[in-house]
Amino acid sequence: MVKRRVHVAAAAIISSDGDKALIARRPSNVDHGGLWEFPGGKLAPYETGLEGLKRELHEELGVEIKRAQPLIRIHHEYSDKHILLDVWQVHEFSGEPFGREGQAVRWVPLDELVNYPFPAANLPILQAVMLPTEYLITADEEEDEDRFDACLTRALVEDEVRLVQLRAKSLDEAAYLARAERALALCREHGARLLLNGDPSVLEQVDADGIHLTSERLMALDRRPISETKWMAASTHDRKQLAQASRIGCDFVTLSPLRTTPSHPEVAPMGWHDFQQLVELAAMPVFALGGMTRHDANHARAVGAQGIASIRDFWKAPDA
Ligand SMILES: Nc1nc2c([nH]c(=O)n2[C@@H]2O[C@H](COP(=O)(O)OP(=O)(O)OP(=O)(O)O)[C@@H](O)[C@H]2O)c(=O)[nH]1
Ligand SMILES: [Mg+2]
Repeated sequence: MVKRRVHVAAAAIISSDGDKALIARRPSNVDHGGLWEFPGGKLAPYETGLEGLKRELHEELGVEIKRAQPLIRIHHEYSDKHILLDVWQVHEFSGEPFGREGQAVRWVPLDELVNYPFPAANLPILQAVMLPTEYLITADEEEDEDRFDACLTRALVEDEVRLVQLRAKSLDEAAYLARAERALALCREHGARLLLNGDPSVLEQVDADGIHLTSERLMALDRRPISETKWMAASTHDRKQLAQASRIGCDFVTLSPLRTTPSHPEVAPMGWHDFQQLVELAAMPVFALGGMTRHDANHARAVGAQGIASIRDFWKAPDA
């Protein structure tokens, strides 16, 4: 049987406080009936994703999209069809949403979405709505703990970074753990999440939000080493590593190097074209890494990424 290919546009409509998403319940008599969904539907042959989404949200909820940004594209094989879910994050709309087709609609806090039954293709959307557009990776060369704290605090306050990876390969274990405790306290104070770069067992010593695996650690694993209550991210550089990240259930990944960087001058950059092709294959949110700045974030989103990851663009002393 040749499977039908279905292109669907769906909306993660986010409340103005940024804390909730609007979901709807599919009627019991349709495909995936009774499950919850992000409102949207099948594109007509002549429509772009955003055009189709505007039409669908008008038909299903009675709202007009004012501002939207690509969030994630998911290819998923159902038993009867191949579906492309083209998901947009809607930041601004007019009208009061209600179920124009009689469906239940509900505003749900982002971290409670996991408690609702969604179609199987939706898991990466739940991860994507929880993640910001920027991922800070701490600089490794920092020796002085006061300066480290000042740089991290500046990024949390001035750049409003909400996702941090503590990467400090030059520190010994005791120094890393001490730094991790302080970084965790600073992140908590500013509503940011902290991932530790190291062996997953480090989470038994510091109760951070998750682990970031090097590509080497990623490839050595045969299953997810930590519970679902923590986040697991990984560094990837190619198709094989992306497939492995998906197989062991990473929540998101970085994909690099997009550009040549001072830290890895010998590695050939992949550029936006190859990056986009790899992102299209990935079954989870992907951050572009390698010479990225916040100015690249919109372009990264436009080619399917979650956003950008960077050390250099965020890591500055307050007086710099
Ligand atoms: N809208 C929407 N569809 C989803 C999601 N996840 C998911 O797997 N799908 C699948 O994508 C397809 C979308 O079809 P739909 O029923 O919304 O299409 P539609 O609004 O154009 O309805 P119609 O065909 O009755 O006119 C369905 O097979 C649905 O199960 C989701 O989050 N939102
Ligand atoms: Mg629909």
